Amino acid sequence: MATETIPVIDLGPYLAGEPDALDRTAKELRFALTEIGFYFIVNHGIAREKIARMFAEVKRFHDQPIEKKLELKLDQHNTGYLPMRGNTLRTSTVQTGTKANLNEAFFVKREMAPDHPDVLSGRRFRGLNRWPDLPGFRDTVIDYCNEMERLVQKMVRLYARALDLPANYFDTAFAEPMFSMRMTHYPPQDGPVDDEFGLAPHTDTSFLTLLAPNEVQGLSIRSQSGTWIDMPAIDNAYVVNGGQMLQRYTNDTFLATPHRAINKSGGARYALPFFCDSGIDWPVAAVPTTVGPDRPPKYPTTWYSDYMTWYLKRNYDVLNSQPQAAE
Ligand SMILES: O=C(O)CCC(=O)C(=O)O
Ligand SMILES: [Fe+2]
Repeated sequence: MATETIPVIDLGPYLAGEPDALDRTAKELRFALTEIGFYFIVNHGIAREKIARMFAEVKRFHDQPIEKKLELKLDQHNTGYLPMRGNTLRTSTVQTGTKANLNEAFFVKREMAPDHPDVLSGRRFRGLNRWPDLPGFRDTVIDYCNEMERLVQKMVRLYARALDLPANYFDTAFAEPMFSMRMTHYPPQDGPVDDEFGLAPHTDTSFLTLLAPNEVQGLSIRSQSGTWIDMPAIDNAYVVNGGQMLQRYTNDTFLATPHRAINKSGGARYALPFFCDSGIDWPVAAVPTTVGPDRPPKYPTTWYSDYMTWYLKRNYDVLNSQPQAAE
């Protein structure tokens, strides 16, 4: 039965290592991802101050003069600054022909060593982060990404059990996950004027997205019955959802639920989604418990780089208007 209620999953007992908590929590997760595609997590172990510090940094970044931000304009690794109206979602199955998004964002990926072979060879999505000239910014963001990464590594065990796989099934795949930390600024808007959104209806590409608790609302999700539901505000709860990679891994057992953002708060709104995927060399293919003689894989096997290259080419005007760097 379709439900319009967003589940709240308490990670406390599982993270504390309580007996039976793994399977009990995994069952809740399965329900959330098969029925709704979005859930909240509480008792996630991320300190409030760290989240608050990140919100201060995203504001600080976007408060800089535009020339400063443009010095860090988005590169072929999809790191750096995406200017206002810099992307239009074209691959969306949810909405066609929308205007460019009314937001600007700064993207950070894993901090790589300058002499890492992938950096030296210019491998796509394995480049160096570009940092603004703001004291303390880099340390705060790297520390936060580390926290997110560790949380994801614990959460994928719940995903494995939710798919009737051994708990450690995804451990190797997520030993060094790919991630993208998006630091978004939405200016205020009155509402969808001629299909203009802060972020138009879309599904994420990720295996999972962890969206930091936000005091300014603006996110809505499209329920299975097709109605748009405003995400309720729950104090200190992360919003978690799955994307296209999760659909592929689960042969569509788990949902990638469409969502959108509109900032009607009257002031600035900031958002901090952390998009996380398996390691770059891990094949993205349906896990064994989601395929069978009567249930062939719906998608051909792909890899992070191939998929993201296709996706970004279609959706980021800012990348297409400049020469594409060689792989
Ligand atoms: O602004 C939000 O709350 C959601 C952002 C989002 O869905 C995204 O960046 O993919
Ligand atoms: Fe999203």
